[in-house]
Order: sequence, then C-alpha cells, then structure tokens
Amino acid sequence: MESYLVHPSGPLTGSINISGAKNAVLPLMAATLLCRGVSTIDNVPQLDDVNTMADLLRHLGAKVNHQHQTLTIDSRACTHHKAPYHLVSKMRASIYVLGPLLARLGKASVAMPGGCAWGPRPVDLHIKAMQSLAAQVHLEHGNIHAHSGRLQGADFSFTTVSVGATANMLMAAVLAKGTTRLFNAAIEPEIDNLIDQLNAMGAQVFGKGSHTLVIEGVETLQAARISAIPDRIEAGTYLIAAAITQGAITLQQVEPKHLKALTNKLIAAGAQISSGENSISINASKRPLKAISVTTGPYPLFATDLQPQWLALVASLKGAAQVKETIYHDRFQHIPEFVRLGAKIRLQGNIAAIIGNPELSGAQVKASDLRAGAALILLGLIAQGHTQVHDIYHLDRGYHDLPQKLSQLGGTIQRLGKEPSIQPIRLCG
Ligand SMILES: CC(=O)N[C@H]1[C@@H](OP(=O)(O)OP(=O)(O)OC[C@H]2O[C@@H](n3ccc(=O)[nH]c3=O)[C@H](O)[C@@H]2O)O[C@H](CO)[C@@H](O)[C@@H]1O
Ligand SMILES: C=C(OP(=O)(O)O)C(=O)O
Repeated sequence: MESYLVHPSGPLTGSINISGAKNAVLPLMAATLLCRGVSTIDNVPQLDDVNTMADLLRHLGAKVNHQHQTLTIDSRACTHHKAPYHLVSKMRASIYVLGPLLARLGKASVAMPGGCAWGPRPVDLHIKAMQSLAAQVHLEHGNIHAHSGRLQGADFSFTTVSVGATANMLMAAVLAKGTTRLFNAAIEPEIDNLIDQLNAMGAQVFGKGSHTLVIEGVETLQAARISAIPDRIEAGTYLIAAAITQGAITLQQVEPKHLKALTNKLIAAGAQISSGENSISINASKRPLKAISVTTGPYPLFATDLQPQWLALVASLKGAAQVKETIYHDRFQHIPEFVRLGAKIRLQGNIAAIIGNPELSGAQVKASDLRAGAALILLGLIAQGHTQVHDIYHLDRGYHDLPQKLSQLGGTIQRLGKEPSIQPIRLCG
C-alpha cells in the first residue's frame, strides 16, 4: 500500500494551475449516454474517479479516450444497462448512470453504492425521483433495478438538497415526455455545468442557478462539447494549505465566486485575499491567523468537502473554534488521525470543538477518505518531524498531480512504494 511522506515546509509560495472539477466531470461523463454520438469534455483531470467512470461507460458499450485534458466519449453503441458492483463499489458517483440509462434504454440495473467511509449515504432521493417520472424501481440482491417506457415529466420536490439526485433527475427528465418541475434542487456550480452541457446537447432546462428547475422534455439529444469548471475543492484545499503554512500563493484557472464561503472565512481569520477574473491570491504571512468557526451547508454555504481541511487549519492555530457539519453528520473519521498529530478536538454530535495546538508533531496516520487525506497532508506540512499518510488511494481519486503542485509551492511530499499490508475493503469512494 502506497503512502505519502510529508516533510515540514516553510510558508508555501508561488503559483499553480487548478484542474477541472472531479465532481463536475463525473456527471458530464454520464450525461454523454443520453446521445448517440461522439461527445467531448475539456479540462478533465487525470484522476482515479475519472478512470472508474470511463471504465463504467466502456462496460455499457461506450468508447472512451482521455488524452491530455480532453475526453472523447463515443456513446453510439451503448446498449448495456447493467452497472456492476465491481465498478460501482469503487465510486459512489457511478449512480449517475441510473438516470441516463433509464432515459436512453428504458432500463437500468445499478449496484447499490452503499455507505461511504464516514457513514450512511442513502440513494432514496435518486430512486424516488425516477419513480416520479413513472419508472418502476425495485431493489434486489444489492442492485437497483429500474425500467420504464418513455419517462413522463412530473413535479418533484427534493426533501433534502442533493447534488447527486438533482443531477440524476436532470439527466432523466431531459428526454421525458412533457414538463418536469424540480423544487428544492441543488444549485452547486457542478449542477450549472451539467445544465450547460445538457442545453448544448439540445435539452431545454430553465432556471439555472435557482432552486426551481423546469425541464421541457425533448425527443433526442446530440453530442456536444463542454469544458469542466475549475475544481473549487482542489482550489480551496490549496488556499487552506497556504493559510496553514502562513504562506502567500496564487491559484490560476479558478472561479473566485465559487469559493466565496471559504475566502470570506479566510479573510475573517486575518488572511489577505485578492481575486482576478480567473485567479485568487492569498497572503497569510502578515500576522498569525485567528481560529474561526464554520458550519457546512449546501452551496453557497461552506462546502462539506472543505470541512476536514478547515478543521486541520483551526487545529493548528492558537485559540478555540467549532466546526459544525450539517451535510454528513458523521463526516469526522479524520479526528482520531488528527489527534495522533497532537490536535485537541472533542466531538459532540455533529460539532467538533477545537482547542488549537500550534505544536503538532508528525506521526503515522491514515487517510479515511479523500478530503480527510488532504487535511492530513496539510497538517504534515506544519507538524514537527515527518508525517506518513497511509491509504493514499483516496487522494488519487480527487487530486491531480498533488506532489508536483505542492512542490511548485515549495512543499515536499514523497510517494513511498508499496509496502506489504492488509488490503483495505474499498467502499464507494
Ligand atoms: C461526486 C460528487 O459530486 N460528490 C459530492 C456530492 O455527493 P452526493 O451527491 O452524494 O451528496 P448529496 O448532495 O446527494 O448529499 C447531500 C445530503 O443529502 C442526503 N441524501 C442524498 C441523496 C439521497 O438519495 N438521500 C439523501 O438523504 C445525504 O445523506 C446528504 O446528507 O455532494 C456532496 C455534498 O456537497 C459532496 O460531499 C460530494 O463530494
Ligand atoms: C466526498 C467526495 O466525493 P464522493 O461523493 O465521490 O465520495 C468528495 O469529492 O469530497
């Protein structure tokens, strides 16, 4: 099992480019199933999750080619409707093929993605959404089996704001007969990116950026070309890396407005932030930052995917703060690993109370999931001695060129080879 050896760094400095967003690319890839043609997606990072989705699309009959940062997906021969466990179990986002397969083939059989590293992640809203479009759905032997004639437009209200269920429903409804109205839809930038792609394919989706979406179903869609938006979570991780090391860096190829919730908190902590059209600079070198509390929430609130990294920051600063998680109440598997490094954190329900400790000491730790792994790397950059982060396959899911980008900023993390160890059970990503 490979690991990263993280060397303590001084303040990070310099400039890096941010990659395309994993969480945008995955639904964009699934949506290519809705047409019979050759689709192109630009700004696609080299990530394990992208490879997994490519393998899944190939399994369904597509030809997928990823060169440099461009993906071409030829979905003309997609006739298979089964997304098997060995692929779906690698990545929860595999559920994104449910809507497109139903819309295209009138049938889909997708293994249940199950729970993730930090606790339950239900798919009930995805299923109810498909049922509202007149699909018959039943669960058997760990699979979601769905079939339908042409899907029928309907009104559907999400009881919880769900990025994944909104995306799946959009992809199903664009080819449904009649009008679909979605209430309490997610407004994450990745949803807007998907809507742009669907409309470029000939779909009629209205209300982008609002919680109410109206979809006028069309008979067919054509292949289109779309670029994935910049990865706001990757960008946020590097901004926090600069903050934790009291550095000053610039990120290029970002969308500053997608990062407002984070940059506002960084400013409140005492960092200087300046934004260009597609760049953000942070300077955290002027004075020690203050520990600031955050509460996660759906966009445009503070992203849960930046919660472990923020928790790492406040764990290393003088002062007390709270981190409240409202999206995934159990997303705190990283705390015991932080504690190994000397962090002082008490968890009560979905609130972590932190007393900062600027004197952290390096240790052997384990990435419990993707962002938890990123947060441990950040702590390793400032802990005394070395920190070895194990189970880094999680990081390969979501951080393109992590060692190279950190090294461009003056940090050093070294990928260590496969040492004999017990193979972990890989849940849904
Ligand atoms: C590939 C991808 O884009 N993953 C992101 C996506 O995950 P994902 O799309 O899985 O997350 P959701 O937005 O669906 O989850 C939001 C909330 O809705 C609940 N829920 C969701 C679906 C459902 O059927 N029933 C239900 O109750 C979840 O338990 C959670 O409490 O959004 C999350 C929240 O921003 C991020 O952490 C993930 O990085
Ligand atoms: C949790 C994440 O991804 P996924 O939903 O694919 O597990 C993430 O990107 O932080």
